[in-house]
Amino acid sequence: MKTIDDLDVSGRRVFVRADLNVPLDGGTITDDGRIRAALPTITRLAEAGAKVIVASHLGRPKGAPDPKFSLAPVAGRLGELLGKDVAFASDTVGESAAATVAALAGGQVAVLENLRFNAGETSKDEAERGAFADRLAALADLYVGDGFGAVHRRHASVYDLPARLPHAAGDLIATEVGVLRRLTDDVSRPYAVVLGGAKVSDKLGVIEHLLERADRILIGGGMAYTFLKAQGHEVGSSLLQEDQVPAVQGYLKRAEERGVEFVLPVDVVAAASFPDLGAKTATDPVTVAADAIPAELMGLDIGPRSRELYAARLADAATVFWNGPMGVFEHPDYADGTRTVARALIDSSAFTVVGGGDSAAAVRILGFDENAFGHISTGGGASLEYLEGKTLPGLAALED
Ligand SMILES: Nc1ncnc2c1ncn2[C@@H]1O[C@H](COP(=O)(O)OP(=O)(O)O)[C@@H](O)[C@H]1O
Ligand SMILES: O=C(OP(=O)(O)O)[C@H](O)COP(=O)(O)O
Repeated sequence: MKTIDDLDVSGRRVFVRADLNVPLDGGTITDDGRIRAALPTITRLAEAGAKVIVASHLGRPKGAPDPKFSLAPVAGRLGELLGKDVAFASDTVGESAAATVAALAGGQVAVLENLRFNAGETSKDEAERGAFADRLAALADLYVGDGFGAVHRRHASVYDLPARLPHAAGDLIATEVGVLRRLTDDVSRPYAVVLGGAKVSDKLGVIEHLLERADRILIGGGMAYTFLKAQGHEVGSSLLQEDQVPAVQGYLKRAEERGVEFVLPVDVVAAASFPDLGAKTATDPVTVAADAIPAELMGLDIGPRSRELYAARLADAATVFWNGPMGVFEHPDYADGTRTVARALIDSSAFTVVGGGDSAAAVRILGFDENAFGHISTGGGASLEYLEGKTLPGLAALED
């Protein structure tokens, strides 16, 4: 893979595909970790005299502009962190983008509006994606792939665009791949993997691979309820991937055959409805046994007995990979599970890797020192698929 050093960037338009998909509360960025992670590449290119065009997705808009997912606040924060003006284009490939890029001088930085405001970005249709990639390519002379959190997506800006421009990997991708490679070689054991979060259907598949690698798999967050259902328990109105229940039953059986330990919640903190994450007003949570979740309740965090159990199963691990919060940590009533796992990782002597936009944000928002972990990866799904040994479209596209 080429690096930025292999490109002659001075005076040239360089398209940087970053992952600036940060958590927002209204228009306020609640954690800017992914923006800070993008700084080394952007700074280096600007200092080398490039006209830097930064592009990213934010959230999952449906292929059309949606002000909720505008990158405008991100451009503002990037400017503050860089300590200089950052231009913002109010579209991605339209008149504003063309004019904004045309006005850039060497060393200046612009941010384009959300790539996913365009249906071509995420289209499964190669021709539609290609047509959008052609329009992106017209904006730039060179391409730098640096959005590690999105390299598992076969999207136009990640996969199709680098085929159209001379390209290289940015500094973040180089760092991430360097650290994660350590977990694909001989890992120190016991190797524990903690999985939670809300992108359940995306991430359940990696368990098949983890069963061949990990010694313990701890399941929390929204992921837990598909497991509880697979064990025959009712899960009320909790997040559930019903169509995956048979697959999960297969994972549980395979784990038993291979001597891999699954650690599932024994109790959960539940409520009648999903909490208001903006207002954060107090809710009415109840703790219930994991095998007795009432029909009208949804599980929103792992319970106190589960927290103790999870901390104990992490205490003597030698390697831990964690993706996905244990509960809806954004609300104080449902943050204790995530807090406990973060604390357990810090207290263990294991090599610890935390991956994922929300997981990394949770660690910082809950007040933990990010330097207390071995590595905080900007990618959750991306790092899981990397560990699986899969060819990641956004990395393959950067190869020569
Ligand atoms: N029990 C639950 N029900 C619904 N959502 C949950 C639950 N537990 C955690 N979450 C949510 O999961 C989200 C993070 O999931 P995900 O995007 O998969 O993680 P990451 O970004 O770290 O990969 C958080 O916003 C959190 O509120
Ligand atoms: O947040 C992200 O992934 P993650 O939640 O797995 O860390 C990336 O920005 C990818 O976003 P996507 O899962 O909407 O493609």
